Amino acid sequence: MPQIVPRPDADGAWLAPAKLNLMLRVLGRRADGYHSLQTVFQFLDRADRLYFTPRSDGRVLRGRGCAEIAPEQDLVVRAAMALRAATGSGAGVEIAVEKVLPMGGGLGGGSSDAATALHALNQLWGLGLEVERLAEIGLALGADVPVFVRGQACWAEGVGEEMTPVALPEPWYVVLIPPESVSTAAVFNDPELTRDSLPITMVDFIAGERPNDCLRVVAKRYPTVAAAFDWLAAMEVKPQLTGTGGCVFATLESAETAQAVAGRAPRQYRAFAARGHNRSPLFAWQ
Ligand SMILES: C[C@](O)(CO)[C@H](O)COP(=O)(O)OP(=O)(O)OC[C@H]1O[C@@H](n2ccc(N)nc2=O)[C@H](O)[C@@H]1O
Ligand SMILES: Nc1ncnc2c1ncn2[C@@H]1O[C@H](COP(=O)(O)OP(=O)(O)OP(=O)(O)O)[C@@H](O)[C@H]1O
Repeated sequence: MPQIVPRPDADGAWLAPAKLNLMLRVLGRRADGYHSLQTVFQFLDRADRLYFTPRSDGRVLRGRGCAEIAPEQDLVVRAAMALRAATGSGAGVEIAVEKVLPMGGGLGGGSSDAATALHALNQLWGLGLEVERLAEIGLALGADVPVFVRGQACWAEGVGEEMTPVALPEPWYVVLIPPESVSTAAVFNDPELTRDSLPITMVDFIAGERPNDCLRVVAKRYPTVAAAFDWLAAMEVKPQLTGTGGCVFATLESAETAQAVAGRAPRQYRAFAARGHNRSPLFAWQ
């Protein structure tokens, strides 16, 4: 099957879209501290925008980007360096990151930035790596990077690396961004996190079972996440936590209702409406 190659949009921007975890089950903890999970990923048409300018002096630089992240810590720079290390390339680039997605929001923005950088640089530097090799390089940068590299909605197990593509309904969502950032590591290390859930089946999920085992701990430690839940419930929609939070979302029947709920959300939540996609907008926009 020919590989679908991602491309920049008409303005030269490479999209790094958000994901939602439509459920998250914590089944156990391995000896290395990582947790065995069950989760379902779907993409949103809301994205960071990345710009790549090749450099002839072999330097890897971050241009515009997040002020809170030191350039050498930025996942786009780390992705570029990982790609060079894996291939022996000495090529240079300047990467500008227009950040739209929140950090520590459970929307996977950092992982998505890394995945988009891997795809873009693979092309710009003429490396010719297969998608699966990019996913392997990406896994060392973060558990969620391979999902964004493959760009396919999926059911995931293991520590998140055993993925089965799924074709889900593509509804509209409203997403509330609480004004505090949640540390994934802190949630997974919390002594009160339950780690003994029984696995559910795809049939259970399709029938509407959408648990998130991180919710209790996150709602207890982050009052604004709990308040976002309460606010959505009062709007008579079913609130859910994505990943380890802190973003909270609900499924709506139309763009209009999703936008209406987003428009009424308390200002501190920077709410938005977005559509779910089974194919990542990095691949699908064209
Ligand atoms: C829970 C999810 O958000 C679901 O999308 C992800 O699997 C987390 O992905 P991520 O943020 O890319 O995670 P990483 O940067 O690889 O790991 C952050 C921290 O989360 C914890 N972690 C992550 C994934 C996993 N299966 N078990 C864990 O215990 C580890 O303490 C790790 O140090
Ligand atoms: N380009 C980047 N964008 C966002 N975060 C970055 C970036 N580079 C490094 N980071 C670091 O990675 C951390 C996690 O960022 P990310 O946006 O993936 O979190 P998240 O939305 O909670 O994702 P997840 O669902 O994977 O937990 C940030 O807190 C930040 O310190």
